[in-house]
Amino acid sequence: MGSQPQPQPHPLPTAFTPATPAGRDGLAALLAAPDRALIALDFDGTLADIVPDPEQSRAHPGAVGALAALAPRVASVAVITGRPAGVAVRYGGFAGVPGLEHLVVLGHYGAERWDAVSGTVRAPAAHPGVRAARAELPGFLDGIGAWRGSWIEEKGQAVAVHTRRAEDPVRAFESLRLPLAELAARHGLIVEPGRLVLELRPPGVDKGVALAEYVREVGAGSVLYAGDDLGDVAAFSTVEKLRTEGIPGLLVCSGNEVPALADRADLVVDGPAGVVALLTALASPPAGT
Ligand SMILES: O=P(O)(O)OC[C@H]1O[C@H](O[C@H]2O[C@H](CO)[C@@H](O)[C@H](O)[C@H]2O)[C@H](O)[C@@H](O)[C@@H]1O
Repeated sequence: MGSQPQPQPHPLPTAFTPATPAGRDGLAALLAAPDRALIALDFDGTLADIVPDPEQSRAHPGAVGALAALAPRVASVAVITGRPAGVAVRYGGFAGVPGLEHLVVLGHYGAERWDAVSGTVRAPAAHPGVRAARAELPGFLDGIGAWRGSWIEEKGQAVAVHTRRAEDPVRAFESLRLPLAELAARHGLIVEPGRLVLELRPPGVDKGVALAEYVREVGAGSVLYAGDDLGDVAAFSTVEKLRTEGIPGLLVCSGNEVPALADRADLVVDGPAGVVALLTALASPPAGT
């Protein structure tokens, strides 16, 4: 009797089996050649639980350890966030961690870059429209009768209006969409919508552009991207495009509060705790390797 090739047992817990063939190909490529894989992750909602006050946001307790265990096994680990890069590094606790000597944080949707090797942030010149919008915003919100509890987050290269603390956060958010789009356009800015936040920021870069450039820089042979919010949709699109160019990818959604992202994911995990569990599983070599 001829011996038939036996299916190999999946080395990860079944909870991490992607729902799509493309996702399974992406995961298989990552596991077959981890040293060619790029692991790219969003911060808020993906590596850090969502909290009402953005200044209180911190990486999930298991995140840094999981990243530090995984990073030496893969080509690169990058955090791609809407936060200023330095803020993500601080709130993440990413600096000076053994194992994360080559971590890169792309902040402000890719406009800024921090790397662990230099320990410094490279940032573009300030966009004059941000200063003008920042100056106008408090009076503007009063003028349009924004919901009580709406508040302004100062982000340096951008300025954001949050509604999570309003009595009806969703209605408060919706009521701001059009007026803030008009204000942003007047100052040459765009509105980046997120989870109960509308950010006014310079155009020209997004997480998809940032990810595509970083994949090229690293020469990655496969990509895992994990996110949770609308700002991550562009990165998902980049991974989908890379697949058509022969670079397998795995799209992971942290939670399913944002259906526009979750519906496109190959794998939906249980929030930052689920992301940490996935990273931990990827960092543990399957038996026999
Ligand atoms: O790209 P990200 O790393 O996901 O950053 C996107 C936004 O994250 C922050 O806001 C979100 O997290 C807050 C803290 O958990 C939460 O209070 C808020 O409702 C979320 O939208 C950050 O404050 C924003 O500036 C970022 O754009």
